[in-house]
Amino acid sequence: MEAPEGPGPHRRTQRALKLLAALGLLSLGLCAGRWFLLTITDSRAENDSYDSYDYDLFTIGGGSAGVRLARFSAKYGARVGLAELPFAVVSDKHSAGGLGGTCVIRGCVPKKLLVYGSQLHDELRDARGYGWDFHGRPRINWRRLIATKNKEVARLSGKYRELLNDAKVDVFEGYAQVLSPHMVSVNGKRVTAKYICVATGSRASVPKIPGSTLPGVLTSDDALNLSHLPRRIVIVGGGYIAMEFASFFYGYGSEVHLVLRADKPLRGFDADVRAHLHSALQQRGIHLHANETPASIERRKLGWGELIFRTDQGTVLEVDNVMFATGRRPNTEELGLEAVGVEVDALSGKILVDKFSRTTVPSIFAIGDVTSRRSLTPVALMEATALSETLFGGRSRAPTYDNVPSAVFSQPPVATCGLSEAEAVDKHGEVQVFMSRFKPLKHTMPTGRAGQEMVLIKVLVANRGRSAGTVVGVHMVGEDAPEIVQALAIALSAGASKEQFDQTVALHPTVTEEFCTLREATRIAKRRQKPKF
Ligand SMILES: Cc1cc2nc3c(=O)[nH]c(=O)nc-3n(C[C@H](O)[C@H](O)[C@H](O)COP(=O)(O)OP(=O)(O)OC[C@H]3O[C@@H](n4cnc5c(N)ncnc54)[C@H](O)[C@@H]3O)c2cc1C
Ligand SMILES: NC(=O)c1ccc[n+]([C@@H]2O[C@H](COP(=O)([O-])OP(=O)(O)OC[C@H]3O[C@@H](n4cnc5c(N)ncnc54)[C@H](O)[C@@H]3O)[C@@H](O)[C@H]2O)c1
Repeated sequence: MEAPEGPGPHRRTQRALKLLAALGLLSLGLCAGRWFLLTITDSRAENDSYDSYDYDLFTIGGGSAGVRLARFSAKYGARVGLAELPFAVVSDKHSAGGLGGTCVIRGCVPKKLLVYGSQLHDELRDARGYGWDFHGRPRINWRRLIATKNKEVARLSGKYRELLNDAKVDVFEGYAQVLSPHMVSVNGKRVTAKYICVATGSRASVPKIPGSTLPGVLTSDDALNLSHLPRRIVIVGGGYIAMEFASFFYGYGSEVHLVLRADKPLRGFDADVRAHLHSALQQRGIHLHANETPASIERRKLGWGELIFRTDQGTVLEVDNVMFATGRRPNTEELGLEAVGVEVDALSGKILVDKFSRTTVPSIFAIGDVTSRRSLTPVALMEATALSETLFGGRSRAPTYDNVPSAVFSQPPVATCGLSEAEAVDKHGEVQVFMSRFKPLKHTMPTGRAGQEMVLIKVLVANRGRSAGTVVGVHMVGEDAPEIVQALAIALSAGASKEQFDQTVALHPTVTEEFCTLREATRIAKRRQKPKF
């Protein structure tokens, strides 16, 4: 695809020519009367003057993707407007959002704060194993925790407003819709722009089963803002959010039941990682109900506010809350996209884009969770940076998705970069698998980490063709895995070989040194021959 046109060195000449053309059109329009004039205004052509629009760029959504795009485009000299809903901790499709978006207000940041807090309980137990004495049971003041966390996300959201103000981005507060390829409305006010970018993110999706709208049934938004710590909770789902929320609720002292429809959590992750996490969570004390699907929820008629949760397989659980972590739907409904010709995937509702994030309407772009790429904050930021450069930086750049690291902040946490064993075998035909399961030095003392103390590390090396010897995947389950794998992602991005891993001098005693000391392959994994008939 041709990179979208942006203001370049010939902008002044182009402007003069375009101004002349616009004047010609205008006088023609005056002669032809009001109807013709209106037609011209509504169908402004792609190559119209920048100055004939209110903005060079208008971004719908002020989350990770929208704020980054707006700020970076403004730095290139573009005139930028951005629409975002008013701030609230729990979002509402039409009336509540907040600058910073999901990651800052009801995703990565508050989740990680609650993860940190729940880990302290384990650390207090570890302390006893190291000789510390203290009396009484530690108790969590949940209300204080949530109030402090809410104060922090409100502060952060305010910082995002400051960043946009400093960049001279005009912020419109309200629900935006697309009216035409160059026009949006925010709360009824019409604004025109050379380019429009949809960065409206996604929201939790809950399966429609009997009882799924009862009070006490939660999404991740609600779970981050509960007034009481649930005594017993069912979490439905086997993905990132289910693992993370199950882990921190358990850490704070809830009885946790995880209901997942697969046999292991984290579909799409490396099989050894999935198996290791499954047994670690079980050993820790989380009740895993694998191969089960939610059937219904009802409120107990007698008794104190309990919910009765049933699965299709016959499990019945009495709990205070049921949380659905069953995936997310993009915020694309009611935006007016189809009416202007923006194609949306019929099944998932995600906006279809090309490699430059351009939709089926040339002046409209989409980035972040609203598209069908990976739903991670650093990916949304990468897409925004690339688009600002393409539109206004004079260089077309497509985001690249190789070696995107990701982590699940469960307890123990999981982190991964590159290919799983199945993907590596599929791509490279044959891989060397280096794997180690071990108890780190810290837990050779009698700490209280049932199920969390064993670490899994796995390194996959291509064994055939031009990539032979290159590390194509690293995986880890264990304390600090996300911090460790972030650093290893640099090596993978640089195309490091196993030999370079081996030649790196270890840092002792650490857990990470194991990545440099794996000498013997655990096995060679090969693509299965297709059966001959
Ligand atoms: C519980 C949870 C934990 C997560 N943890 C992590 C993590 O640890 N690491 C990680 O990388 N990713 C994590 N994610 C994913 C990450 O939050 C998203 O990938 C990221 O926020 C996507 O950014 P975005 O800008 O595309 O969308 P969003 O951040 O959702 O921003 C979209 C914005 O658009 C606004 N909006 C929507 N419609 C309109 C409209 N019509 N008019 C005006 N404004 C509108 C919304 O209010 C919202 O603020 C997590 C997500 C969740 C739900
Ligand atoms: N640490 C992180 O980086 C992080 C954390 C949280 C979320 N995220 C992002 O947010 C996205 C959304 O997270 P998520 O955990 O909601 O989604 P997910 O896609 O990771 O997991 C959804 C889970 O719900 C299950 N499911 C779906 N429909 C179901 C149904 N009807 N009944 C039973 N189970 C059902 C799926 O099998 C899957 O296990 C993630 O894909 C990820 O990209 C990232």
